[in-house]
Amino acid sequence: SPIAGDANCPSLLEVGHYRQSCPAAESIVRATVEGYFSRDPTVTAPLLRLHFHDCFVRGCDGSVLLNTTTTSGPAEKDAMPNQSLDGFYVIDAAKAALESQCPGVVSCADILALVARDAVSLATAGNTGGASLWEVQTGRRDGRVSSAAEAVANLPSSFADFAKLKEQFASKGLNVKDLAILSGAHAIGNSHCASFAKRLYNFTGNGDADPSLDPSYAAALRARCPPQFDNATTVEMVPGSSTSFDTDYYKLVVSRKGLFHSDQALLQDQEAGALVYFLQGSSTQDFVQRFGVSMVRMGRAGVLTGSAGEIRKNCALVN
Ligand code: HEM
Ligand SMILES: [Ca+2]
Repeated sequence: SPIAGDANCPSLLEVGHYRQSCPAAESIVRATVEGYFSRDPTVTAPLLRLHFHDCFVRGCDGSVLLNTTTTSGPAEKDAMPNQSLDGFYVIDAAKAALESQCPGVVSCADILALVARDAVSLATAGNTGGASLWEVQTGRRDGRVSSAAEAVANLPSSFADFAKLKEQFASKGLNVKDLAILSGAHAIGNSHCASFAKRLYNFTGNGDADPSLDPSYAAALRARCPPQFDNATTVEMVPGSSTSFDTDYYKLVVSRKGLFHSDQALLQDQEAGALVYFLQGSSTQDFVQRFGVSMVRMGRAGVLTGSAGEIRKNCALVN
């Protein structure tokens, strides 16, 4: 049976939680994201990733936004897999605009969920005007704890096999379908060489390449990321199309050109593999409709509601 904070328990969050307390909340967030997106469409990918990294560690409670302090110990932000997170300035700008309109009302955890929806809506191929593609449930409250060690333990590794990914998603109340659909987020954005270089040079420790990677694509990636790669070098998830949210990711996975072992690992499972093949032939519209459903499910993971937690004044600091 569903438990509070489980992705399968729909009762605690609601669409339009701020309808009375801050009627402009969603339009303020939307205007903030639009402002940044119109100047730089690459902003969508880090914003989407922030919500994912929040929800997988202590649930969607804004823990990813907290700074390390002298008393807290290293926060999530300072964990290795979070060194490449970006877009915090957009969350802070939305929070500042919300605080001036309705002080102390809108949680940082909800801002992450709304920003992810708005950023993806603006980046979705064919979605003229960036109309909102799904309704976001709100009413999350902000946590007071952020631990780098918990981030390392809970965030999936790009070298993971299917069984491990399935287990980590299940622990957040997400099923194989959610895993396959949410992985489609890798239609946008970039990756540092370190997140996949082992696939190119030393996959099992014998100087071999990952057999699940297309050999000609591996060669192209080796040219971008030589053995002594520069830590700042990044590669597009989808070559030439990394700001367009669409089904290209699935086309790459089918052709063994997924950037991460974890992308290619979807084909290790019958159910996930069938979905990958289905989605690569689907319309963007069909894919984003499904993506929205799984995002809402992810957004319920481990949430704090009611009087739990707090509404932070500054997203980087507990009150
Ligand atoms: C299935 C397990 C997943 C793994 C192992 C994984 C791993 C990674 C890694 C290693 C990177 C590149 C980091 C870097 O080197 O710069 C990345 C980027 C990204 N991930 Fe994932 N990810 C997963 C699922 C997801 C999900 C569920 C979402 C969102 C719903 C997501 C959204 C993104 C985005 C948008 C980027 C690009 C970020 C940017 O360009 O700044 N990922 N992911
Ligand atoms: Ca969190």
